[in-house]
Amino acid sequence: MKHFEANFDGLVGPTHNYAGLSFGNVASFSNASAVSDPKSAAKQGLKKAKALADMGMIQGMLAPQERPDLHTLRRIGFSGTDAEILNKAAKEAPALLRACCSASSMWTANAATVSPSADTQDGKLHFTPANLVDKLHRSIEPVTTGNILAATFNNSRYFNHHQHLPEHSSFGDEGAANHTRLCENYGNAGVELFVYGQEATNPSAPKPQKYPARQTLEASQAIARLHGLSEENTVYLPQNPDVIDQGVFHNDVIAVGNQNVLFYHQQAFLDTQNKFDEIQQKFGDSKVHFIEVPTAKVSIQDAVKSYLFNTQIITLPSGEMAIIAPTNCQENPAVFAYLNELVTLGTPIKQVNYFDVKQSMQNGGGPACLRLRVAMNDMELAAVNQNTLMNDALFTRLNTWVDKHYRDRLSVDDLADPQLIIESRTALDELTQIMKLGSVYQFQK
Ligand SMILES: NCCC[C@H](NC(=O)CCC(=O)O)C(=O)O
Repeated sequence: MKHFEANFDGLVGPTHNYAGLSFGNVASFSNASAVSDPKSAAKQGLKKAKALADMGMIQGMLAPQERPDLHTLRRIGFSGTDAEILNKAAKEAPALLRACCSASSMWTANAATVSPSADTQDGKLHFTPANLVDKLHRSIEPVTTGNILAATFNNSRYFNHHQHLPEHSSFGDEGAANHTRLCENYGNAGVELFVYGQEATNPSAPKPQKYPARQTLEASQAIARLHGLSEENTVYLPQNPDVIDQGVFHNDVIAVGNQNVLFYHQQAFLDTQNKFDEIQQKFGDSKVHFIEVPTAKVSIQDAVKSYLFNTQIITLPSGEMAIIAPTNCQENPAVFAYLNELVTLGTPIKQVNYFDVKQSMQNGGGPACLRLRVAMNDMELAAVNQNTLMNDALFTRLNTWVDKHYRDRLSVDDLADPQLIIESRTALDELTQIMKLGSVYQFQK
């Protein structure tokens, strides 16, 4: 049996816009009210996904969500026709309308936490959609995320889908952005690493002062229980609250792992040495490469600006590792110098490939935010909805679909345009046919 890691990227939705919705996410705040280009955003994402497929990686796509979210607007008391609802919401509660229009489901690192079958008690692949309760615009994602995951991984013999955690700040859960799996080979049991920003039931534990800690220890523990992970293969690692206060709103802004590599910033964690000893002990006899980037070489500010750690580390079919980085890393002198040096250091990472994902970056989402990792074997892959897997035909089809339905300019004011609902629903309805997803959206029920 073959084992590998697949990446499922979020297809950018037709309402991609800059509404400044994410307090604590520096890019989202600083680009608030900028004009977006949903068409380019979707194409940048597709290009990265296709490039990985062309490198021999297994690459899938996850469908975006229905936005504007009329269902939520109705739930909070707006009534009438769709156009009337938009009109009233735009006048009476513009901030709520903006929250109901975000294309934020594109960042599928926040869609769910995934545990591969090699790690779980029942030998199935487990998915728990993230509840994303810390941000209003993201808290409306999990139900549809669950529908889309179930339509993509649609075989109960191999896949176990859980409901998202209770919608309370004690269980704040941001999915795979705070979860890393280290393993010798993708098919062997690995060490699942859960990074959290605060302990909900222990008020004296460290926590940030300025920005919210979106992930709680209690949420991570609940996921580990649900997925049937063993204590010997699980490590909980506290994030350094000082870096959250400098804009590191998810762990994947400061650390990324793959197989036997953990690439991280010197200031990323608390209690680092003890925790790394625990990781190494649970990992087994072979050595984990802990690649530390010192503050002296890359400051936290440069890491947050360039997204050096929101890179993907992938294992190519040759067995070598490559980093998939945003072009922003090339544009930052300290980070570019570091990456050039990194490939000469004798670590498993041998090359860096740069991609322009600036439309996503301007909202604080880099290459790693755009993908959900699913380590699987060939039988599990055969059980995946094959219409979601990237290849030449799907790439052409999705680009044509984007050209047909997406705008190349969207301002925050355009979100109240009733035509946008029609455009978005027409596009998504067609997409569910292309990807054979069935009826995953409210408007289709
Ligand atoms: N993993 C990357 C997530 C980025 C995402 N940004 C946003 O939602 C910005 C939306 C806006 O401001 O329009 C977030 O902060 O959760």
